[in-house]
Amino acid sequence: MKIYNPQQLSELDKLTMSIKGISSLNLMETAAEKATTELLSILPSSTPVVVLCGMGNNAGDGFAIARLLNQQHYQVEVFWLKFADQLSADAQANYHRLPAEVKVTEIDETQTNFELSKQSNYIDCIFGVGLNRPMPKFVQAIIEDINQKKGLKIAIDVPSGMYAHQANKPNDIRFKTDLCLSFHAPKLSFFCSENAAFLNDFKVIDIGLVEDHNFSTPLTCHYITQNDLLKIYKPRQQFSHKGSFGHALLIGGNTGMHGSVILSAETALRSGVGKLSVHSNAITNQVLLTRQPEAMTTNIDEDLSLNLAEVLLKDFDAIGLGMGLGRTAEASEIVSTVFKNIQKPVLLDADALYVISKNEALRRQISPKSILTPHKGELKGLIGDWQTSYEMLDKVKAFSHKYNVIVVVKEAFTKVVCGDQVFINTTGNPALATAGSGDCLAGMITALMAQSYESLNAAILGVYLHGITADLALSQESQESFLASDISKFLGRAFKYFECEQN
Ligand SMILES: NC(=O)C1=CN([C@@H]2O[C@H](COP(=O)(O)OP(=O)(O)OC[C@H]3O[C@@H](n4cnc5c(N)ncnc54)[C@H](OP(=O)(O)O)[C@@H]3O)[C@@H](O)[C@H]2O)[C@H](O)CC1
Ligand SMILES: [K+]
Repeated sequence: MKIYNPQQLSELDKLTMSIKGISSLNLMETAAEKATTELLSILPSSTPVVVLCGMGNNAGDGFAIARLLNQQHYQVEVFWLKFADQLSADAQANYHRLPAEVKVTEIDETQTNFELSKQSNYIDCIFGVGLNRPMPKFVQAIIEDINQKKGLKIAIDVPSGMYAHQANKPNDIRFKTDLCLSFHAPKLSFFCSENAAFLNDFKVIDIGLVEDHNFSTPLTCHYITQNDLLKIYKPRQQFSHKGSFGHALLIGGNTGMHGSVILSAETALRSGVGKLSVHSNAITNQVLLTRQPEAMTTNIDEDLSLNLAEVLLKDFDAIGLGMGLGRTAEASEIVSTVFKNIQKPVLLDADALYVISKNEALRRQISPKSILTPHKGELKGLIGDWQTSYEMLDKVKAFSHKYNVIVVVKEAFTKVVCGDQVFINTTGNPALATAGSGDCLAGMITALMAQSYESLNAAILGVYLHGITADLALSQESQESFLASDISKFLGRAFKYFECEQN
């Protein structure tokens, strides 16, 4: 699914109106009706509802929603925050359609004395995608006041105070939203960590806008859905054999971090790789083969670098490098040996990322379309620090362009960045914030690369499946008790998501 900026949404609006021959007021009515249908299932009819309206089309939605809720016998009051001289045309039309029973309290910067009833639920229609500068002070004060209240807080399209597609300042006031009903597509800001405290959940409301359009600025943001993945997922063919699913090599698991590459190996095997070799040391080999006899080992020495060049002569279909590799001179040598001997894309995780963050010459040797899977700390080593998620994304895009790599930014709503394109993952939960979780992801993506998934598709599919394992696990585990080793246990059920849809 695509994510649009306000300009692109307005282009879609206009195109929809011209293709379908409907007016903007009709479109607003559809939006309000669809939002109201959702609201009816969320808001108890016994509790009064306060609809906060501004001056633009978001307010137009609000006036229409107030009317529709009133028709459903809700006790509705409108708080009209008059921060401009004139309502937009469609907002005005809907203001005039308000029935007399809906009380309207007018508020502007000169008259902010108003009573909020003790028990109300709140619908925020002050600003939508049109917010383009800091809100007037009196609007901020009212939002701050309501943020302290107990009732349910639902935002229409975008929580007021949150820019849909640009960064907020850390102290900006934003409507503290339990649920945002967002038209057509989620907005990029919903996936930015600095907005997490202001948006608990969102739901996309389809208002029948057309999809395809040559936008004046190209689309760059996507929100990964199961449907998108069905186009990527490759079901197994009847006459396939283990050779059809590639031979992957994982390199890591040095002294003190033996478990990392073992976790990667388990998830790689459970992600369908045909054959798996692990290049590690004797202790790792012993534990690995006890837990996962399907894996093969390539080294018996303590030193991982000694016979590596020779091991790499074998034509592996994919290589995953860095999990528990250590931050020693030997680690640099190993990374350098892989880069010298392998022209295919590789997956770089953990200590391999540390090594390249310290060595520009090595960064320049990374094979095109390699995948980097940094967590925030590792990412800072690669791109430097940032103030906002938007700045971070810009820096990651520049890095991705410069080195021709795909960067998987691991966080809540993991982002897969390939040049200017950003793919946002929405599966997963804080259970995944546990030691070894990243090693598992690295193993999964390496296994998918070995099965001939293109790098970008392997990264997108990998992060999606990784998240689903944790979502599925919550039926049996708590977020606290979930372990990285549980990821491989739930991978079977995660893949079934695709099998069910294929049949
Ligand atoms: N396709 C859709 O998704 C549909 C969306 N609808 C709804 O319409 C809004 C967008 O409406 P819009 O009128 O463009 O914008 P807002 O209502 O968010 O804001 C109104 C205007 O306020 C001005 N503005 C912006 N920031 C400030 C500020 N800090 N202080 C004062 N005024 C401000 C700005 O105008 P300017 O000319 O002054 O810049 C805004 O235009 C969308 O979110 C949906 O809710 C339709 O109902 C259906 C289709
Ligand atoms: K809003």
